[in-house]
Amino acid sequence: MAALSTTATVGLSETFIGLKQQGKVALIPYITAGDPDLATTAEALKVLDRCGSDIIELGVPYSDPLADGPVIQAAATRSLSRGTNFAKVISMLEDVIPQLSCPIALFTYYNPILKRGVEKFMATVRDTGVHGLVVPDVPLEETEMLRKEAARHNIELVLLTTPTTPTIRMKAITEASEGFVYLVSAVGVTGARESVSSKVQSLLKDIKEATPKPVAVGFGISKPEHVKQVAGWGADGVIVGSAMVRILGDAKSPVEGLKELEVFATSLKSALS
Ligand SMILES: O=P(O)(O)OC[C@@H](O)[C@@H](O)c1c[nH]c2ccccc12
Repeated sequence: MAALSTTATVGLSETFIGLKQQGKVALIPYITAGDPDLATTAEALKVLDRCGSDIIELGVPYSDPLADGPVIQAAATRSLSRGTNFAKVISMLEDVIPQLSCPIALFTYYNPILKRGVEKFMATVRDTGVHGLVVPDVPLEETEMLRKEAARHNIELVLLTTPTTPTIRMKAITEASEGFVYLVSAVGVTGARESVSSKVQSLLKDIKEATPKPVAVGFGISKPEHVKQVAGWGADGVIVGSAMVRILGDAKSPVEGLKELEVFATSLKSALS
């Protein structure tokens, strides 16, 4: 059957260019694939797209998610125990991506990429229509081959910088990052926090001085007030993960979860307009 619409198709950097022209900040939700199941993930992607998400970061569940806090870890565990694997995530995406208007950035730890072989992984991901890739556990020095293969397959490889990254290294990261630069707002693991560290404001300033590339901030952002604050500090995008994942994980039923997700994403979107 032909897809309903096939509007998607600008990549991450182009999305930011469009937003900048309108003076807007990107809303980037993160969810874990397969929690509570892949059919719900497919619906969640459509809901998030419809609510005005500008990019969606979709996490491939992994058994040893060392950068993740309890909420995303638990989501990955549930997803894996239901039999989610990379092939199933890809086949779900093949079906859903043509129905989305915003690009997908796939989030995965490095091991599943290595296991498949970098080149084969990139080809598969690209054929699915994914535009970007976030791999949190590869140090800059070891990204060269990943970057090369990503570029060859037209995938934008997003790199991360943290509050403890030395300036010289931050500069190298911004230079090598494609799509946008991911500023991790706090040291530690993912998870909703009460407030966003005010350090983010000066970190953003430093990164902006080093690069004209867009910068999106993630880690701990979980409320409309946070989103507004970080946008006010000059971020080009805000990433909200655990708060989204928690809604889907805690819901009484998938349908309830999707409804709550819609309300939450809409509240974040209106905080940005
Ligand atoms: O969950 P939070 O605190 O909202 O953070 C973003 C986030 O979930 C997503 O980008 C992410 C999920 N797992 C990660 C591991 C490392 C870096 C980033 C991530």
